[in-house]
Amino acid sequence: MINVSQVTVRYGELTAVSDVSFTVPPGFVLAVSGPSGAGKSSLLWAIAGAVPVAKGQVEIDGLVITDRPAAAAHGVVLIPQGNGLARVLTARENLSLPLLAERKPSDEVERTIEQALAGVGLEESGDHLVEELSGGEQQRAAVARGIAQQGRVILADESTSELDSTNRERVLDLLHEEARRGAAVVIATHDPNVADSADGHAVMDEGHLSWLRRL
Ligand SMILES: Nc1ncnc2c1ncn2[C@@H]1O[C@H](COP(=O)(O)OP(=O)(O)OP(=O)(O)O)[C@@H](O)[C@H]1O
Repeated sequence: MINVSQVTVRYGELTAVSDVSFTVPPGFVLAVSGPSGAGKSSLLWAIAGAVPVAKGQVEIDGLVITDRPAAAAHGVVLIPQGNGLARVLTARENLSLPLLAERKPSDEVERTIEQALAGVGLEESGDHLVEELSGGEQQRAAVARGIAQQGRVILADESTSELDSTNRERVLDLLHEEARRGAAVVIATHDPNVADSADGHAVMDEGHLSWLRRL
C-alpha cells in the first residue's frame, strides 16, 4: 500500500509537488498524467525516496520512506524516465545488479532474468551492451529490470514513451500483471491509452493533483 500524505517537493524556490495526497492499495494501477513539468517525475521520486519531501510523508506498508536505499530495501522499484541503465553493461548484467544486491541464489537470479527479458521480447538481446540497443529496446530492458525485482511497489515513469503499439501493449500488460501479483503500481504517462487502462487516473498540473477517475 502506497500512502502519500500531503506531500510537497521543492527544488529551492520551485515547488514541483504541492500538498498531494492519495493511496494506492496492492493490486491497483494508478496513472498520473499532466503536462511536461507538472511534477509527475518528482512525485514518483518522492515515493521512491529519491528526493526529500519538504512537507508531508510517504508510507509504504506502514514504513515511512526517508531515503532511496531504505525504499529500495523495502521493495519500492523505480523504472526511471530515460531508463537509468548502465550503458557499458549488457542488458542481462543490468538486470542482475539489483537482484545480486538482494543476495538471491544465482540460479534463481538467472531464471528471473531470463523470464523478465522474455517478457519484454528481449530474450535474444541479453548479451548486448545497453549502448548497442535501440531506444525502445533500452526502455524495455529498463522495464524488465524493474519487473525482475518483484517489488511491492512499481513506479513506472513514462515507460512506454518510445515503444511501438505492440510493445506498448506488452509492457502495459506486464505492469498490470505486477498489480495482479499484488504490487501497488503508479505509471506516469502522457499516453491516453495507458491512462485509460489504469484503475484510477489522476492529473498533475503545476504540482497539484486532481482526479479524472478515482481509484
Ligand atoms: N533536480 C531538479 N532541480 C531543479 N528543478 C527540477 C529538478 N527536477 C525537476 N525540476 C523541476 O521541477 C518541475 C517538475 O518537474 P518533473 O520532472 O517532476 O515534471 P514532469 O511532470 O515529470 O515532466 P515531464 O512530463 O516533462 O517528465 C519542473 O519545473 C522541473 O524543471
